Amino acid sequence: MARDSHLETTIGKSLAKTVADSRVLMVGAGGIGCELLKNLVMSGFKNIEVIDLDTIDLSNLNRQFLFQKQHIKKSKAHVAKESALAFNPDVNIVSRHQNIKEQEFSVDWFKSFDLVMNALDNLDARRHVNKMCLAANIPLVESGTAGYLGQVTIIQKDKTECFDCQPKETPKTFPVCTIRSTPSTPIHCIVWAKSYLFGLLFGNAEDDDDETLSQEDSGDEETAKELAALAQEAQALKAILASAGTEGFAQRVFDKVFHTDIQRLRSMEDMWKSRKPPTPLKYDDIMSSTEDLQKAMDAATLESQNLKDQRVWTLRETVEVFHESLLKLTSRLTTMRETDAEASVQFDKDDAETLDFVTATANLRAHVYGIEEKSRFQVKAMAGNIIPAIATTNAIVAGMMVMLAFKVLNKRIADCKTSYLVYGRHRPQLIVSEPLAKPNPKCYICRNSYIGLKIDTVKSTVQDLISLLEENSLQEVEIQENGRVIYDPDFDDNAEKTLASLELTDGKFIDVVDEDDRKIIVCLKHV
Ligand SMILES: Nc1ncnc2c1ncn2[C@@H]1O[C@H](COP(=O)(O)OP(=O)(O)OP(=O)(O)O)[C@@H](O)[C@H]1O
Ligand SMILES: [Zn+2]
Repeated sequence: MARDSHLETTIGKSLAKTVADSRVLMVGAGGIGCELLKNLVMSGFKNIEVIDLDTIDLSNLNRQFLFQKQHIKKSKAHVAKESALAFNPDVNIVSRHQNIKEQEFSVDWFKSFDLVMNALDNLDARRHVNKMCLAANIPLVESGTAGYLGQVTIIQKDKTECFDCQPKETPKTFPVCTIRSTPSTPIHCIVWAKSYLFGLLFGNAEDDDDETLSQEDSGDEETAKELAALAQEAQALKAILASAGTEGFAQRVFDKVFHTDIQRLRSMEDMWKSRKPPTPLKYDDIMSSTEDLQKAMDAATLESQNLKDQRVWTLRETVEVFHESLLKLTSRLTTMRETDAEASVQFDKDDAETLDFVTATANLRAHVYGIEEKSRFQVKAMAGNIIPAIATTNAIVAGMMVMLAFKVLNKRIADCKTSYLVYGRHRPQLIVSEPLAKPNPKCYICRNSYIGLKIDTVKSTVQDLISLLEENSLQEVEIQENGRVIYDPDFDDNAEKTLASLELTDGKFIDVVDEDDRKIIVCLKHV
């Protein structure tokens, strides 16, 4: 076929054959993944497995060009496969609508590939694939983009840095009291609306712990008191929720959150010595004010509904959106709870009602505190932590990934580089490369040995596991799983528990440190 002969001319017959015979796993079929899958089927790869846990959303269509309108709500992996086959039907693609972290994707399964390529968007999944590839000793092409910036590199056990060799920035967190009592910027109000109020109204008790809030300042007495008062207020709000569906419900929630609670905060004089105190709002006052109504009507006639997204709403409009979205979301929750008592509604930037609610409540809070209000469009970007995805960046990165894949399959890892896509008017070049870094000798993830341990995880206890480790000459061990202490010589509460009861099941990794401080990562294999 002409396509194959062109490839042979470009990369040589021998490499073209290696590429055709190789088995490649592609993790993620989103922005980078769509570009990558198209590249792979067009450049000689014949055996590809693609996995993605998600379904197609309207907001993906502008850049994930393997997907079209009729594919919305369908599996990304399956549709990506079908669309890519239209480019080249002569390729064997297996698609999986699953999470790569599922147990069936064991170290042995990873070993069945020659190369893994990550096209992911989150640290957690990247860390997992990194670990699996190290344990299976399979090279991993890692990629990422953020706006105009991009990066591609290769990870190979013992030869290069792994994904975890350098600490990664964790997402920004905010002190609890800034969010709950003393916000000073629009993002504080958005985080409050999205992570606190939304969860309180539409979540369930288990969702109460929020990662975006740090507990670091809960040490002093004042803060502890304030937190206790806030907890009481939250309980009172939950009591109002019991009246959902009755007359005046939205108004009661409004007056509780933006009047009663704010009045209490305002009465804490110490808090406002060096800050401007908040001003409570009342539902009736706003809704009966004709001045605001006139402004809203003027705005509505001047601008189409679409533009409403891009301008800051008047106070009255904001209250109306609050009212409407609150009623819609509570009624959605009531319906969901008819079949599942634990059901909750999650915030999703692409779910119009949840975004309406968060925009309205964030802006009402901003109003209360004299903070700049934001348009729905701006709130969407801030609440979704969105850096706009750029199709061209994804395309360039996916192209570089294939070039790296060729080198890896050609056993030329020494020639591989980490490449960065940089952006800026004064930069002489768009892509800069640097040699691959050596493994960090202190890296806990790649500098340890990996062993597979066969054990009946259902019947065996932690004590049985310890005996097995002792047989493997690991004495006086400490055992952890993902940061959770399972056992150490001073903590033996779990000794008689079965592994399965501690969720130590097939495919799970545990970290074992022995008396000589030897660190070993053990992959459990259920037999
Ligand atoms: N654990 C996982 N297993 C399988 N696929 C995953 C996993 N984690 C993330 N993904 C997939 O990786 C892809 C990353 O693509 P991308 O960064 O374009 O994200 P997106 O969700 O499509 O877009 P956006 O986040 O910008 O709305 C997504 O399709 C996502 O479903
Ligand atoms: Zn490492």
